[in-house]
Amino acid sequence: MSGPHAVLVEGLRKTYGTHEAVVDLDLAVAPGETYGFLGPNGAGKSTTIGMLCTLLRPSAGRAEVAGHDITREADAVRRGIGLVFQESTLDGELTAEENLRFQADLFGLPRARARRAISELLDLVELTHRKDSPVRTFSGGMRRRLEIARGLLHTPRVLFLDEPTTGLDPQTRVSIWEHLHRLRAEQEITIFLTTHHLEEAEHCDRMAIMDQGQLVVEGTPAGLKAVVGADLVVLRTDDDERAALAVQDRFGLKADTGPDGVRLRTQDGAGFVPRLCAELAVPVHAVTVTPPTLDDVFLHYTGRTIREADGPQQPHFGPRR
Ligand SMILES: Nc1ncnc2c1ncn2[C@@H]1O[C@H](COP(=O)(O)OP(=O)(O)OP(=O)(O)O)[C@@H](O)[C@H]1O
Repeated sequence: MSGPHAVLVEGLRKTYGTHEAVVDLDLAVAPGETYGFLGPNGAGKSTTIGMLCTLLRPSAGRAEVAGHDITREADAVRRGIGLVFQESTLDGELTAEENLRFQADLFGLPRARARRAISELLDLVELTHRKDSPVRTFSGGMRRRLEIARGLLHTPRVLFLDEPTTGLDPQTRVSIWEHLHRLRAEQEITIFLTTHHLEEAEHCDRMAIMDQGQLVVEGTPAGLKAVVGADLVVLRTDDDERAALAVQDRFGLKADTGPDGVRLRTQDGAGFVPRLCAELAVPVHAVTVTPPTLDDVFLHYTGRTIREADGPQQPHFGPRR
């Protein structure tokens, strides 16, 4: 098993007792790609990352990361990857620069190279002006940016990000992604991330939906949405029940009523609305047209929305991250 892949996975499996956390996973990620795992809590995303980063031993199957086998060449894999965990592992009492220097020492980077890398990475994540502040004074977004910088210190070929923007406010999420896009523009690096945020998956070149330990479907965000196809049209009318029946009779489209009005799906929703309003015998007050989302894709393939699938938080066991 080899070839021009940043990550290549064959039949990877992890079982805890009788529980199958990851089931026969196959995937390939090309160098330079940003690849995302989208799935609800407990889908097996962190377990997969744990195996690919050599922190967890697979129960079966194999994988190569950055050109090395995760079981037989774990040290080489570790040298080739950067890893940013869900929870912060920075030392709050050290400054930003000291945190990076500490990591550089761990990797045994020569002094001059470390100094140059630290200065460039602080610039990349726009923290140069705060390099001498203790990390405990940083906001959540600044910490995450510093962790990303730390994950890049030894110039890894593959950067693993476990839920890179979880716990951050929407504005900070946008800023983290601006930094990741900038990173990709400046360096040939593969990014492998997990997320249960739909909007985060939109940033990926390719993504997979993971549910109950299995890879359900894989593709580009646009390609996956195109499979689901239809736009969602929601109408507010004088009489939603009558309007729903009229939509079915007149246009042969399935329509449901709900608290937000009459809902139907059709290709080219925007083009269809004028005809719909003109030919429907029920007065329409408001119309919204929404193109398919990744949640629609999730629903299409799993029968649940990602929020339903997320359910109550699962208990976490043992030293997982
Ligand atoms: N050490 C462990 N022992 C037993 N079961 C575990 C262990 N670690 C994870 N699991 C179980 O394996 C399944 C997959 O967990 P995993 O953390 O990989 O999911 P996830 O998709 O990353 O979810 P989250 O977003 O909540 O982290 C879950 O059912 C979880 O409870």
